[in-house]
Amino acid sequence: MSTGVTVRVPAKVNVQLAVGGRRPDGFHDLANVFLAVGLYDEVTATPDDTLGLTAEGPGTDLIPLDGSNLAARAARLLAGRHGIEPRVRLHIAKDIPVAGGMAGGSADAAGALLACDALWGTRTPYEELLALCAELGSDVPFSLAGGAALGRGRGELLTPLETGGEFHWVFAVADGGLSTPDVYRECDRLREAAGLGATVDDVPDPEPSPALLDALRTGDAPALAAALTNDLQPAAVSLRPSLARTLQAGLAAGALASLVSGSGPTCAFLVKDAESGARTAEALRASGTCRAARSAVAPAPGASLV
Ligand SMILES: C[C@@](CO)(OP(=O)(O)O)[C@H](O)COP(=O)(O)OP(=O)(O)OC[C@H]1O[C@@H](n2ccc(N)nc2=O)[C@H](O)[C@@H]1O
Ligand SMILES: Nc1ncnc2c1ncn2[C@@H]1O[C@H](COP(=O)(O)OP(=O)(O)O)[C@@H](O)[C@H]1O
Repeated sequence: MSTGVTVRVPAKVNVQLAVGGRRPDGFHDLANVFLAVGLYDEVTATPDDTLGLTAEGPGTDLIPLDGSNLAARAARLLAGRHGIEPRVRLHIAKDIPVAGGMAGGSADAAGALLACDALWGTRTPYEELLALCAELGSDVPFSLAGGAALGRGRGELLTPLETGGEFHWVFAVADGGLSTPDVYRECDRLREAAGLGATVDDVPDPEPSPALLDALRTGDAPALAAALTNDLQPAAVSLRPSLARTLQAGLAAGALASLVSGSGPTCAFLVKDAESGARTAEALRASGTCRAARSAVAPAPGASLV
């Protein structure tokens, strides 16, 4: 009989990513509207004498398997908070594209926190888990929470959002990833090159779009399609110009709208229903503009014990 604990954690797409100026600490203030989507990583925690980590699935050759892995850092942080040793073997079964702008590493961090908390019986209150998540990364609190939420600050200050139905998505997975800091840096560079300036003194405070929040609340996919925005998209396309062809291929296949997912390079396509999603995914595969195309439904629940 296995004594392990397994937690399933969803990927995300940013349906609005409004990026403010660069702050003195190097981060950018955001109005980040997260939507959890039904592609999942699973993190299993099993008792062991020391902290160990293994991973399986596409792209795991690109993630560190030492102490710098976000899941390992999460286990150490939780153990440190409770004054215990991180005696655990973590196994990550990866299905979220690595370095794809879908918060795979954040998902593994949130999954490891929840799995270790259950394994060690540390019973950390939810609000404290959220605070630990924020120490690990800006997107990690949302990976724990799931559903839909507005992230303020650097994305870690969450307000849950109501959603009024299911949204169908297709994701075009690219070959290789993009580095999140590189994409924020390119966003700043493009703003400076346009003579706008890139600091908090230069850029207006980012605000969520009322039309977008309304579309989420009413489950209105065409209205959501009309309101999707990502301020990091020009930077991601600047660093990876071939994404313009991917975005176009999905639109030609009948998607309601396309955008880069977060810092990319995954491209996200909002579609009318499951059938239209299957057609769009097939057309994207045939277009040769991506490595893989995956269909998924949103909102998905947050990190949960399997
Ligand atoms: C862009 C977004 C959109 O949700 O996600 P991805 O698309 O990469 O998954 C996030 O802002 C990524 O969040 P996350 O990947 O957790 O970033 P962190 O580890 O906190 O920060 C990594 C680096 O990204 C930059 N960063 C991150 C968040 C933020 N609000 N401003 C920033 O400038 C900083 O250079 C920071 O050093
Ligand atoms: N458990 C993990 N899973 C994925 N990436 C990880 C993990 N731990 C550390 N990383 C590193 O974090 C970076 C971001 O990866 P990821 O979270 O998948 O993408 P993104 O930030 O674009 O959503 C990568 O450089 C990766 O090597």
